[in-house]
Amino acid sequence: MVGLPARGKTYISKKLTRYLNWIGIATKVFNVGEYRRAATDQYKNHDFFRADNKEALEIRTKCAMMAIEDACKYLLNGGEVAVVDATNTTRERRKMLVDVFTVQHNFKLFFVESLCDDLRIIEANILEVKVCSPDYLGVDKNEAVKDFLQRIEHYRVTYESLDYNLDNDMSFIQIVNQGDRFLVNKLAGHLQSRVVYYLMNIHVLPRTIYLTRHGESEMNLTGKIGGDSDLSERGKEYAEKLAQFVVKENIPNLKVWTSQMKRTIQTAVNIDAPKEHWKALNEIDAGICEGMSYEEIQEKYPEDFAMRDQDKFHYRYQSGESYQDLVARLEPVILELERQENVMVVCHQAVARCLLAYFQDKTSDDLPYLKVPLHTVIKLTPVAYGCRVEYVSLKIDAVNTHRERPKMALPNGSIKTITDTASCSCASKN
Ligand SMILES: O=P(O)(O)OC[C@H]1O[C@@](CO)(OP(=O)(O)O)[C@@H](O)[C@@H]1O
Repeated sequence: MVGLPARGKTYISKKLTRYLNWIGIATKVFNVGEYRRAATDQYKNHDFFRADNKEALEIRTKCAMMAIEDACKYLLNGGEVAVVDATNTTRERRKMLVDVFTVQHNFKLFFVESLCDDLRIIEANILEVKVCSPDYLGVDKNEAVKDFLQRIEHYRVTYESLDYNLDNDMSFIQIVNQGDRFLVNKLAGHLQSRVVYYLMNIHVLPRTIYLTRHGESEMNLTGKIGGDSDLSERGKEYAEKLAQFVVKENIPNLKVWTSQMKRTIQTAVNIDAPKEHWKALNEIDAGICEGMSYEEIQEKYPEDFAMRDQDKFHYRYQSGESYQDLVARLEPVILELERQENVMVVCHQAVARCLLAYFQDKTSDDLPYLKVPLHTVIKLTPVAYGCRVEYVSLKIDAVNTHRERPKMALPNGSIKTITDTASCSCASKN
């Protein structure tokens, strides 16, 4: 990252990291501010950030180096992308990154610079995240804002923005005023273009995403998975209640997206808003197991059933899909959701889990077990660096279609959930 303080670098770092992890690229943020706070508490006064404060500059450079070294260790041990969240505002500091990442290790280096001269955006950022940062613990809000503005001025003295004449050999993107304008230089490779595409599609306008499954279906009643059945009587009741809920929420410019399956289309039918029916939102394809109950699958395909329990995220139904496939299928939906404002997504259990995992930053191990009860609206509202999640039950009974993560017995008689198996075997191997 490159940019003056309060330019949304941490926001971009966290959001990009969440996205890359969700699409299966192991990514981690290394925030130099955290190293600095661990090293000293002199930062409590803005003088610490003065360009002529030699002693402090030495500490800050040392902290940056520690973060860079940890980032390298991460990349050498299986990590795929390390995001160095720091100001990196001078050419000298950026040379340090080039020397370690490119010259020493031959990693690809991509700079993301956030430029912003809109005072309203900067002040909103300071008020939203900076005054509550650990840097200002116990400090009066107005004092914190004043101090932070001075800190920015100290950085401005030596700030050297990326420049396509002077830094022509470097790969970078400059984001101006949170996406008003972009400049991309020397894009190197597929991953960088995915990052650029993502960064060009996100926005920071306030909005809410409403996520719900379809109302209870005829097949839910019989415990059978997949298929394309109609809603049950209670499911139809949910469709009515859902439309009333939307009216009560009074959501500006709401758009409704459903899958192309009858149960989601019927669920949204009473809602007075423009609708789109996405094939990408269709439920996980259970292949040869479509239309069967879990008991039937266990009886007819015991090996498949056990394999799915062992690794539900990666298990692919014969002639069907895995949760991993589903995430890939849903990537365009996430990108489009990022571009939109208020949207209600009416989808299915597995699909809703994938979308929820993106917004809640859940691991692929937890993703297939996220709880998405029927007849419940999940409200997702972006806040600071994350997302507020509220479950609103519309209070209509429905069957429970959630299968808990299976437990497995250990030799000593205790019980472990299967998620712990990998770490158990690793520990004994080492
Ligand atoms: O991955 P699991 O836990 O099996 O959940 C997915 C299943 O949920 C179901 C219901 O059991 O989804 P939905 O009714 O929401 O369309 C099945 O169609 C689907 O195969």
